[in-house]
Amino acid sequence: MRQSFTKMHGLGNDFVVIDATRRPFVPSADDLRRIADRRFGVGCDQILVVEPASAPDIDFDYRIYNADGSESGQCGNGARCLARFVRDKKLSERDTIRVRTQSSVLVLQLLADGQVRVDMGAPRFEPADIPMLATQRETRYRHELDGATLEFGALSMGNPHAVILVDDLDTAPVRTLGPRLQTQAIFPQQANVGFMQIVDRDTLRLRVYERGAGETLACGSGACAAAVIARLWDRVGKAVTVQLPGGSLQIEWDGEGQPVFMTGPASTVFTGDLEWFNQ
Ligand SMILES: N[C@H](CCC[C@H](N)C(=O)O)C(=O)O
Repeated sequence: MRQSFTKMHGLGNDFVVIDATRRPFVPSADDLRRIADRRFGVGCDQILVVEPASAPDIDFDYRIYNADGSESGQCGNGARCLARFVRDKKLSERDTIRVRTQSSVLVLQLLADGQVRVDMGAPRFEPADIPMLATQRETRYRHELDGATLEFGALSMGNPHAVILVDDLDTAPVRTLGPRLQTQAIFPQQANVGFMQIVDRDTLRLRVYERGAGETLACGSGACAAAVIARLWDRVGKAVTVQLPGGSLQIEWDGEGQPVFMTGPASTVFTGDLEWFNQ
């Protein structure tokens, strides 16, 4: 039977969304890479799969696959699209739903203005939770790379993030330093690498070289990571506008042990069928 899909995006971070609530969707890594391929497939940064809940207090399970076929435990822009998807597909009438990923439980709230507010859970800073090879948690990590000492913040939002402060985002070495840092041995599961420029105490600019997808137009969990690191470095307050190439997200964080809230849009572009994929 053919597999239908819905093409969506969150600020240009784009997704192929699959409804697997009535029929399992079990793709191979090659299937995922083919779906994500912008020439031979549909084209997307991530594939999102909505599955039946695996626990009584959960509405749906939510699996996230990067364009390279790797699986992640978090996708913030994807979570907003998932909330929109389950409403439009009438899979749930609720305004607030709880979804579980490989690593996190998220609470998604559809707002009256069409935006979605996501409780992304609390950031985790212990090296073992990121995961990262470091002897202890640091507010600023220093790492020798290509003859220079790189300074960055690191945390998990349910997926690993490193955040580097730059003076000028437009000339930041996102596509060279991003993959170099991402693949260092200190990140045993790699990392999403964010480059942030502080505009003022309420505003950040951010570009993210994502694990498994490269530089994207927006990264929701990356925006959360940058806002948290900037707050820990006392450069911003608890409510921050994060300006990404694809648009802006509102991030709120009350401090250690507290969840990060992300608010932003979710858009549906088209629907279709995977002609070659029959299960
Ligand atoms: N590349 C990420 C997953 C997608 C995250 C991003 N698209 C977001 O909106 O959070 C990872 O491997 O952890």
